[in-house]
Amino acid sequence: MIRFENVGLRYGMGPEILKDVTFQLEPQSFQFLTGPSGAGKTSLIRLLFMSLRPTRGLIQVFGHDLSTIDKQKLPNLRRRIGVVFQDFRLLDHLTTYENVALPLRVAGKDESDYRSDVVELLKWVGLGERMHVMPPILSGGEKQRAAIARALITRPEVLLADEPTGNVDPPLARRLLRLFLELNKLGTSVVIATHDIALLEQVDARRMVLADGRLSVFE
Ligand SMILES: Nc1ncnc2c1ncn2[C@@H]1O[C@H](COP(=O)(O)OP(=O)(O)OP(=O)(O)O)[C@@H](O)[C@H]1O
Repeated sequence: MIRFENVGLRYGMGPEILKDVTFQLEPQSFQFLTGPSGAGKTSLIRLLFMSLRPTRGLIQVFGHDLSTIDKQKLPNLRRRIGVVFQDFRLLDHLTTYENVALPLRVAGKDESDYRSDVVELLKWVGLGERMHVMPPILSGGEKQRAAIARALITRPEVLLADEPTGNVDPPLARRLLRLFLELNKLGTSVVIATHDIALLEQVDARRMVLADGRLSVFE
């Protein structure tokens, strides 16, 4: 569903931080993206989400070649990909419920059609009791789960999560991992960028390892 071929990336005139990155994301697959700090995990997530353009190489997303695609089609492709950013990006003036519902509101959906879905998802991530609270009052782990719920509300085909257990204690990290595995069983392809070794050791999943700008894939 997503294909990278010899992708290279540099910021401005800086060094090339991703070199000849080649891989495919298969439907319903589960993989970790790992590598040392600064290796380029976040940059690769941004390329996958199409919020960054490569300096060279081919990227195909759902069959569309990004170098030739009509820019107006990008929002529709992005809607098929859910992303959880490292810094959550929740809106502080909206409640947890409103934050999670936002992608649907923006897409012009009627609240009466989605209210129960949002409530159900918030319960699924363990935020049923916190849905009317504003993000500044949420704990780090609660914010994380709100961001995950917001990424999932549109039922994306791919979920990208950048260090999703970076702000939580080990029991909650395991719970979030179970949530991602459950989501994967329901059919979503999942990419988790992390350098949390404990997390990696819990699942025998595909590993995409970045080092010195190059990607190695271990099935
Ligand atoms: N907007 C930017 N402009 C210039 N350089 C950048 C930019 N974003 C990232 N970089 C550089 O690209 C390299 C890779 O950064 P990136 O954040 O992708 O790595 P990472 O593996 O996600 O790191 P971490 O695990 O610490 O989050 C780093 O050297 C970083 O300084």
